[in-house]
Amino acid sequence: MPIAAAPAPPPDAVLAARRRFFSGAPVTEDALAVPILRSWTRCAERGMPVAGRLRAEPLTEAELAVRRERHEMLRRRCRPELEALHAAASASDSIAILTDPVGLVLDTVGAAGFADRAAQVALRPGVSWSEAETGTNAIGTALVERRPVEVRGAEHYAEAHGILTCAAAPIHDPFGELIGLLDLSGPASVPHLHALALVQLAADQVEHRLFEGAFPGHSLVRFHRDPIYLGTAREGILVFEDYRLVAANRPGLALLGLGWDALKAHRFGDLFEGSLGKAGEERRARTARGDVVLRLERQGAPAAARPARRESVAAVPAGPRFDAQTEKDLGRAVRLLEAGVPVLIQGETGAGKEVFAHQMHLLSSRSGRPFAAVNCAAVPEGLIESELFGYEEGAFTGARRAGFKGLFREADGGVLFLDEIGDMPLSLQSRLLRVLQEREVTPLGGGRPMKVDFALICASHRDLKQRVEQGAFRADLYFRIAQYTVTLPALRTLADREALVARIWRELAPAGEATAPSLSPDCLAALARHDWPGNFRQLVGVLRVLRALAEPGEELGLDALPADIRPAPAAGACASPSPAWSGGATMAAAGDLGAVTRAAIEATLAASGGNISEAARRLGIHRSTLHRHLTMQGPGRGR
Ligand SMILES: Nc1ncnc2c1ncn2[C@@H]1O[C@H](COP(=O)(O)OP(=O)(O)OP(=O)(O)O)[C@@H](O)[C@H]1O
Repeated sequence: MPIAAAPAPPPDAVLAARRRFFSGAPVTEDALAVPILRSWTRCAERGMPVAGRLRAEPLTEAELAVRRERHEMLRRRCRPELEALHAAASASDSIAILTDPVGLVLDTVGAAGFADRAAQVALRPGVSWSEAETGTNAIGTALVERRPVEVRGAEHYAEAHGILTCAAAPIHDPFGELIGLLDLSGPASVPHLHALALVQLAADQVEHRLFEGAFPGHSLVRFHRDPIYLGTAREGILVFEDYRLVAANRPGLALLGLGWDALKAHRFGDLFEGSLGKAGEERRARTARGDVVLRLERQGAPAAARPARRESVAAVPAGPRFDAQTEKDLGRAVRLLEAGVPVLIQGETGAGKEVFAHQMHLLSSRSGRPFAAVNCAAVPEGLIESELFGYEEGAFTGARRAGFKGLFREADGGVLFLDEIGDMPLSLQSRLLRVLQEREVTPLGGGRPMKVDFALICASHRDLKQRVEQGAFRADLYFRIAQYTVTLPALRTLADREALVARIWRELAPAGEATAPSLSPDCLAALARHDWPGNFRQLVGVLRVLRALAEPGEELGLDALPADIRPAPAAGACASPSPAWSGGATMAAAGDLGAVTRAAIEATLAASGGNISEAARRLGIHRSTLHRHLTMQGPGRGR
C-alpha cells in the first residue's frame, strides 16, 4: 500500500496553510498533504476547537485492564515490534505506541525524557487518540484513512499537539479487519526521517505473523514476482478453503491488484493459471498482473502440545547462540530442570533470558510439550492471577465466556516460564508458593483443585536477592525458585563482539538473499565497541533497521549508524547527526535554498521508505545527484 502524507510541505508552508484554512480561505493540495487537509476538514465540520484542551478522558485502571485483556493476543504479537521500533528511534527520543482499532493507547515503550512531555498531552495508555476526540493526529487519522499517515508539528489540528511528530500504520487481520495500530511519536523539534517507513515495516511484520498456524486444514499460497521475497513480510499470502479465497495479506492483494472485497469473491483458478501444485514446491504461475513464483503450504491441524499463550518473542535463528560460559551454564541448567530443580535466570534487560529459557525447553525431554510463558510485569496486577490460575465460566465481569484454564494448566507436562518474576505482586507470590509446594491449582471462581506437572523457569532483570532484602519479594518463594541461578552476561562484557555482530547480521538476512548488504570494517568495529545498554534486544533492533534501510549489495559505513553509536568525530570535523536516524535534526529553518533542498530530499526519502533510487525518481533527479546532495550534508547518510 502506498505511504500517505508525503512529501510533506516544509513547516512554514504548513503554518501558512493553517492560517488560510482557519480564516476560511481555500487551501490547495500542494500546500498541505491531502490526508491532513481531509482530516482538518472533518474536524472543522465537527466544530472541534483548535485551542484549549482537546483530549478524551482517560480510562480508569480497571477499564484499561479490560481493554487490554480484550486485545491481549495483539499486545503479545506486537511487543517485539514495539521494542524494535523504540530501539530504532531511540536517537530521536521517540516513543513507540500500540493502540486498539479505535485509537485507544494500549501500550507505550519509550524514552523517559519525551515520555514525560508526551504524558502532558496525554499520549499514554488508557487515552483515546481517535480523530473524533483528539482532532487530526497520526493515530486517529490513519485509522480513519485506513492507511499509514504521518502528522508533523502544526499539521495536528489541536495547537497543543504541535509539539509532536507522529507516524502511524494500521494493522489488519487476514480478513481485512482493522485490529490495531502501531505509532512512533516524538518531539516535533526532532523530525524522524524514517518514522513512517519503520511503522509500516513493523505493521507488515505483525500482519505476516498472523498467518502462522492460523489456518489449519487450509491451503496457503505464498507468492511474489521476485522469489527472494518469499518467506519475508513482503511476500503475498492468499488463503484458500476448497479453492475459494477466504483470507489474504495486503501485499498479496496488491500484487494482484485486488481489494479486500476479493475475499470470498474469487477462486484459485480466477487468480492463477494452472493447479495449486504440491505442497512445499516452488513454481512459476501466470496472473493477470504478470508472472509470479508461488509456493503452496498446507497448514495441518494445530499440534496437541502447541506452545501456549505466548508465541516466542525471542526466537533467534539457528547457530551458536551463547558465549562459551553461557553454553556451559545452559547444559547444567537443562540437567537440573530434568531433575525437577527450578532455575532462575538473572541478567540485564535484553540479555537473552527468554532465549535462554527457550533453549532449556528445547534441549530438555519436555521439548515436545508446551512452553507456557507469562511476563509478570506486562500483565496488569488485576489480571495476572486469572492468567496463571485460569477461571471458570463467568467468574468475573469481562471473563471469556468459555472460561480459561490458566497457564499453570496449559504448562502441564511442559515448562512454565515466569518472566520478570521480580514484578509479581506480593499477594500473588503466596499463592504461587502454594502451587509450587502442592503442585495443585484451583481456578478462580471455584472448581476442583487440579494436579499439575511442569518444570519451572523464572527470570528477572531485577536483583531478586535485593528485592527480598527490600521486602518486595518473599524470601521463601525466592529460595524455592532460585535453587539454581544463571546470570547472563551483559553484551558489552563479551569477548569478540565483532564476530558476534557479524554473525547476527548474517542471520538477519532473509533466506536466499542474493545481494545482501554488508557492514564496512569500521562500521562493524563501531557496533562492536558500543556499550549496548539494551543488550541483544537493542543490537538486534539496530541491525534490523540498518538492514531494512540498506540497498541490495550496499556496504554500510559509519554514516549509516545512529548518532549515539557512531564514534565521536575528530576535532574540527562536522558533527551533524545522520539524517537517516535523526531526521536532520540540525536542519536550518526553511528559507535558505540549501535548507529547502534538504527538507525536500529528506521528506522524499522518508516517503520512499529510505530507498534512494525511488527517492531520486520521485524528485526527478539522477541517483548520483541525490547521492551528491546527501554527501554534501556532512557525515550523514551520504550513500
Ligand atoms: N544470544 C543471542 N543471539 C542473538 N540474539 C539474541 C540472543 N539473545 C537474545 N537475543 C535477541 O534479543 C532480544 C531480547 O532477548 P530476550 O527477550 O531473551 O531478552 P530478555 O533478557 O528476556 O529481556 P527482558 O529482560 O527485557 O525480558 C530478542 O529479540 C532475541 O532474539
